[in-house]
Amino acid sequence: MGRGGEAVTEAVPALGVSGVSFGYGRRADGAAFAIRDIDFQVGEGEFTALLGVNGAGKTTLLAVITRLFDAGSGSVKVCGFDMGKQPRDALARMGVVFQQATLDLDLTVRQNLSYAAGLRGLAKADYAPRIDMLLHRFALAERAGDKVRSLNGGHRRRVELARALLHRPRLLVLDEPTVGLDVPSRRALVEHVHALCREEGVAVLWATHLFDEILPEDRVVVLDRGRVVATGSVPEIKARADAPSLDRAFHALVGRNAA
Ligand SMILES: Nc1ncnc2c1ncn2[C@@H]1O[C@H](COP(=O)(O)OP(=O)(O)OP(=O)(O)O)[C@@H](O)[C@H]1O
Repeated sequence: MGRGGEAVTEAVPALGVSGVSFGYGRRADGAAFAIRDIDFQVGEGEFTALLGVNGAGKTTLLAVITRLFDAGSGSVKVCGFDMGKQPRDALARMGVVFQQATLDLDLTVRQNLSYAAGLRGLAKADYAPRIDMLLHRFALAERAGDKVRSLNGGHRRRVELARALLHRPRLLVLDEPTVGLDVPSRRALVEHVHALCREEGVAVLWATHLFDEILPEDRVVVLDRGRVVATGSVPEIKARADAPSLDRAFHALVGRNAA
């Protein structure tokens, strides 16, 4: 109850990760878990960067969140739906851009998107205007009839982004989506995804090891050797490490240089 006695409804986070651990089997160095006791939330319309060096456990964590792997323990909830118990409801509210591109190079941009929409069970009357809207939003409309093979890396990434949004997810998960892109393409992708958060209230979890992809208004989850070592807004993370920049705060928190 609120202070005046009125009922207070807690906002359901777009993503809730609670007590999640996962291991690939005991390794030569004796470590049993790749990620351990992970807890954090991503609120509606929030951009959260999952920040960690190579090997910190970002891809493993995203694999558990997207249900490629079953969590060894703990729970993942998407808009309140438990990934273990209600996977269909949870997955219906999530869009994913994996690290490796998975477009068909010999289909056009529109064919790739139409095919994916059909697989999702969307009706053509619904998905055709949605595809037009997404192509426009990501400045791809003029390339709709071109084969993906003829697109540069940045444009291909934006087609994958559009594909991940066809079913109107409330949570978008991206695993180091700028790998291999040049600086202008990287910047454009970062801009497009932040605009999506601001303008459409889509929650974003963006895995990265690059500080310049994180804006001052973003939230950050710092992952180090499979554990969350800090979460909060950029100013909170800087204050916690008593550092003048996110870069310096990160190095202070993980106690070694980022890759
Ligand atoms: N298939 C696997 N089998 C065994 N160990 C693995 C496997 N995949 C990852 N690991 C180990 O789990 C740990 C976390 O790796 P993970 O790929 O999740 O990190 P990451 O932060 O995504 O790194 P990168 O940026 O290089 O992808 C590392 O120690 C890695 O060696």
